Amino acid sequence: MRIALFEPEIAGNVGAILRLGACFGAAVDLIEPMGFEWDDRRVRRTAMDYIDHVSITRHADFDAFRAAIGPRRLVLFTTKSRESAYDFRFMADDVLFFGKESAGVPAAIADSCPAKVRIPMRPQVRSMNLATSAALALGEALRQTGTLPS
Ligand SMILES: C[S@@+](CC[C@H](N)C(=O)[O-])C[C@H]1O[C@@H](n2cnc3c(N)ncnc32)[C@H](O)[C@@H]1O
Repeated sequence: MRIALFEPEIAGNVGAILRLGACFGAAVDLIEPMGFEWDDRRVRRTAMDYIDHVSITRHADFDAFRAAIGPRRLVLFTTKSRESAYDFRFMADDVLFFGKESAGVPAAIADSCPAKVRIPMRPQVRSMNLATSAALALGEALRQTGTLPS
């Protein structure tokens, strides 16, 4: 299982997701440009030494990322989907794909994703924090595919 972040803007979110990837054995793809310098100390402050235990790939843009992941299925997490992530059937080599904090992903990129799912929330709120949604998504995808660490 991989986690991919489209043009993340907040260093602390990326650090938290790198730590998540380290804890669960999920590789992390970062699609540039990002809203901060890669050596921003806020990344390491949240990822800490877990950063040494996660596979990280940085991609120049979405097209480079798409070419690099090959035939793996891209599952976009978006509040705009009607399909619940809890009803969706994940596969062990899926790429769990998340949008940027301010705007998600552009419509053309969303349209190119073969699967789009949402994490159900109360109707009076807009969205979850990026790292929080990645944690819930990864936990469910690993649970379904029987690939949670023991
Ligand atoms: C802060 S949200 C972005 C909100 C942005 N205004 C939008 O319209 O997409 C950052 C990312 O977290 C993920 N996310 C947050 N809440 C989610 C939910 N309830 N279901 C699915 N994805 C969610 C999505 O990938 C989203 O692009």
